[in-house]
Amino acid sequence: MPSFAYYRLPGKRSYVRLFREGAVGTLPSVEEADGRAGFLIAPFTPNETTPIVLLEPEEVREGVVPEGATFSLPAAQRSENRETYGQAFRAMQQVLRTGQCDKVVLARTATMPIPPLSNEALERFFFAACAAHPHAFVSLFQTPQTGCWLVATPERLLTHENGAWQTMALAGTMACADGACVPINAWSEKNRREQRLVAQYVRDQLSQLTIEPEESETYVRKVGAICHLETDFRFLLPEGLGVGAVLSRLHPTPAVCGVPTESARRAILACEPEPRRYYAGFCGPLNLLHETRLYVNLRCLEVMPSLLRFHAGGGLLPESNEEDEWLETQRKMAAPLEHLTAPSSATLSGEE
Ligand SMILES: C=C(O[C@@H]1C=C(C(=O)O)C=C[C@H]1O)C(=O)O
Repeated sequence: MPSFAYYRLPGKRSYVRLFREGAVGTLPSVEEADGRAGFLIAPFTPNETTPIVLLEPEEVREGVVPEGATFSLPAAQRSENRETYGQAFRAMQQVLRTGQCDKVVLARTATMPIPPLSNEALERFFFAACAAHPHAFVSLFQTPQTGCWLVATPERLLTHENGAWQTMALAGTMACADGACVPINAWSEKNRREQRLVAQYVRDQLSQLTIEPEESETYVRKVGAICHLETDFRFLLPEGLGVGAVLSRLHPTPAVCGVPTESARRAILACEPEPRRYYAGFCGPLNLLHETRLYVNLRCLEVMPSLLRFHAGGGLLPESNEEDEWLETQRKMAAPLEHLTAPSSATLSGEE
């Protein structure tokens, strides 16, 4: 099976398509990414069935996303199990209430039937997702190890831009009333705490690497029909430190895993009914076309031969409410297909 990856960086009109006929290599750990070049795809937790994959392209094509690209899927219901989510939620509540974790991110899946999609249809799907999410990192990749995924994510894990490295703490979620951005003073203490835990984790991890980042104010970021809280970090890499060391410190942040990391990871593996696979991992170009831009695999779906499998989650604290969290995962799941079938009215200068 040939492998390919399309990607479009946030705010850009141009995209890149990578292609490889031959076998695709895997990496034993993200530290091994140092000095390598290709499209990197890392799972939430590497294992034999979901390895870290590096697509080293035999062919690279650059192009421009067609203006007003659209893509239609036949109308179908998402199939999801509220009861299974409830059980997992209650198990996570125990983990939080017994003090094993301060925060844990609970995710779930849903499926939707689709007709088989040709490679040409997949390309149109990717173009339409780019048009619908102008401020997201959009990618569609397929390799024998990962299967096929579409991602339209707002969350940077590690990028090199304008002469510095950047990461972010993105967490806390509110629905936008009437499509408007939720003002910063309207955010609950619970949402703020969820996001502060991520920001503190980023500071701590960078500090262990002797990195003292420049930090932005925490602000509200509108991402489609929902808003998040975001703090941005900028830094230079100390002499002799590789990208792999930073990646292995940052991933998985408490935006997708929890605090403390290892207890949260164990709770996720024990309580979530479906494996996350590449959801909540990360992907993007590594030293490709002079760029390293790695993003967290969120607002994503697996494209399977006759169905789409959606993945979404949300951060839980001891006081979280089950129904609110369920609705949050529904909103996040709707995100990748949002605006997909009509020309996007969003502009590159405005919010998404
Ligand atoms: C886990 C997801 O999103 C992450 C979790 C958030 C939250 O808990 O509020 C917000 C943004 C993301 O960092 C997801 O989209 O599935």
